[in-house]
Amino acid sequence: MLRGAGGGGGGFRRALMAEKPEKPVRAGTARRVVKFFAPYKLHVLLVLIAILIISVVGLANPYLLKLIVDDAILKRDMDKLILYAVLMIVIPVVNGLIGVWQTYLNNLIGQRVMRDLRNELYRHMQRMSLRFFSETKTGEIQSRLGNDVNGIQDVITNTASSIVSNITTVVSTITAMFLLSWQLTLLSLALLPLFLYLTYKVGSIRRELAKNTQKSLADISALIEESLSVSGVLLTKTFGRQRESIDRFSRENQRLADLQLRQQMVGRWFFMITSTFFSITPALVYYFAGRTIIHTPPDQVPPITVGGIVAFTTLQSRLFFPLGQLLTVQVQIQAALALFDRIFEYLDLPVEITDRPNAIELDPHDVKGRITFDHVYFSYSRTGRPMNLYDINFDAPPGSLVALVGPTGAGKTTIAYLIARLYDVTKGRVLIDGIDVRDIRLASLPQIIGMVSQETYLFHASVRENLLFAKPDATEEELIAATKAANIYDRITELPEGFDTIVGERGYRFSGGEKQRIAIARIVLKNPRILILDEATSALDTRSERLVQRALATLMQGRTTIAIAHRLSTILSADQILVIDRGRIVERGTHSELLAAEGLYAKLYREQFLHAPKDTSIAATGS
Ligand SMILES: Nc1ncnc2c1ncn2[C@@H]1O[C@H](COP(=O)(O)OP(=O)(O)OP(=O)(O)O)[C@@H](O)[C@H]1O
Repeated sequence: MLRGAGGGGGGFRRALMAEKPEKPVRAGTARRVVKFFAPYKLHVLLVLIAILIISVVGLANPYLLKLIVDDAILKRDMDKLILYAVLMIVIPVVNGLIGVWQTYLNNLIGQRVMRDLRNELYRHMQRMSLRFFSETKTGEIQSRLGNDVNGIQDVITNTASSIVSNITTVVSTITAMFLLSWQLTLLSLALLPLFLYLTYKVGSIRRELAKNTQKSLADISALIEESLSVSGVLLTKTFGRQRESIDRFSRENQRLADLQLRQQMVGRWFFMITSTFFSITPALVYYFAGRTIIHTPPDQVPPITVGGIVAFTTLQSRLFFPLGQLLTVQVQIQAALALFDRIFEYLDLPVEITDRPNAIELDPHDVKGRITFDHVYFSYSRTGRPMNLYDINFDAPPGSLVALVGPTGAGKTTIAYLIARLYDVTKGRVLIDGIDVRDIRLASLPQIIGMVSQETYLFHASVRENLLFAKPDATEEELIAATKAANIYDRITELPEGFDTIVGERGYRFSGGEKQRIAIARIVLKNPRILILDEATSALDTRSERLVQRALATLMQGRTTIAIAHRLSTILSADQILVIDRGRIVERGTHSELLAAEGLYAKLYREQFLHAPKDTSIAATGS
């Protein structure tokens, strides 16, 4: 059976599962992050300039305070008072506007980088081999493309600029403080280490608590899922273990309540520490500066003015928050890099099936369609064990029909996959017109080979778009001819919107047989020289089956067909039947030859094909 995803714990999944959240970030990640920002150099520069302006202009208000006290109020100068007061309004407004512009630029850069990352990831995913998709959970891929990329939005838009902005604020504020009074600056800075130490400590406790709370929440939901599911309840009830389950739940629940309480309290303590520092330092400044002014003889100018003290304490208050935030810089950068790393890891997944350097482009019109398997061995596992195909040899001349039959798991689908180069052989060669498929450009193969699988996949789009997927430039006449050949034209025209009817998951639901016929029409449009056909095992009703069989018979005409056969009609009309068992061709020949040999084929024929609905098989054979 041709299928999209299978089991098999392969290399990709192992590589992806091996990661842990605390895994060290790989070397070179930072450099690659920078590369993604390179196209937006100018924007980044503008953001930096904006941050610089905001920090420096932010210093203006404390200075204006000094001027308003010393030059306007104390000197009773009304004009200056008005001027400074107006400036105290205008400057923050201008700064605010610059801030808005900076946020816009930040988000613009962030969104563009995310867009680029998503595009690059999607492009890379499209190149990955079928093996990758069969070994990776779909959810995992969606999560990388969606959540992980979204996760870095905050990092790009906030972390980077807040780090720069905090640094510039701290540097500019300390410089301004020094300019006002170096003695008072030293006094304030002397208290800083204690503040920083306490903030750091509280920060680590908070992080630890947050981590434990998260874990506890996860434990509780796992517990609920485990014990309150149908099977969980059944198990608990039949073993009479409700008491234990309740105890376990209340223990975990108690732990969560305690943790959350502590988390709240640590936050409150942090607030208390910060407010204490906010009041202690200005008090000290007022005390020492005031004492200096008081002790300065009236005929001398004091080293600091009253306005100077006010300006100084205002500046000082600007310092605490940025400094506190800078303490967590390392954690923030680490978290950001880890996210990028997860994304890069996906981008770095090797592309298994690629064009060889001298791969040739085949003109689909010149292809005759001979398929040859030359001592092909294949294993899904990279280690080569177990081997899934052994020494497969056959030759399908142009236009012939080869039927693959055999018990389930024999390797029929695998043979089909190798023709389309969805996997590469482990040993031997698969040839099309005598050319190794690995020497043909990957882009050429889909033009030569068409696949009809058991599960017809229709996109959530109109019938027309689904058909045009095979040949985007098909004309209306071609669409009609193809759908007529596939016995589905009448059905489509009966629909209220004809070819424009939306189908797929949330659209019009075609029956299984109709879907198969649309898939057949798709291949008719594509008109490949080689057809790989996986006949459906699920029974259709007689009428549907007949329509599908007729469509298939038309489709096979003039093409080399490799059919994973489930229909009697197909094996009866096959030029060659290959009987596959446990990865080997165990018998080959025509129907009558194989029947006469009384081997596996004869057994399968009696068990499976003979019981196929007679009328449909016969009808199809005759058509
Ligand atoms: N992605 C995969 N990874 C590992 N092993 C696989 C994978 N796909 C198939 N196999 C194994 O390869 C063998 C051949 O499978 P294949 O699908 O080719 O059989 P089949 O003859 O088409 O069977 P069916 O008629 O049931 O579809 C089986 O043993 C199967 O378990």
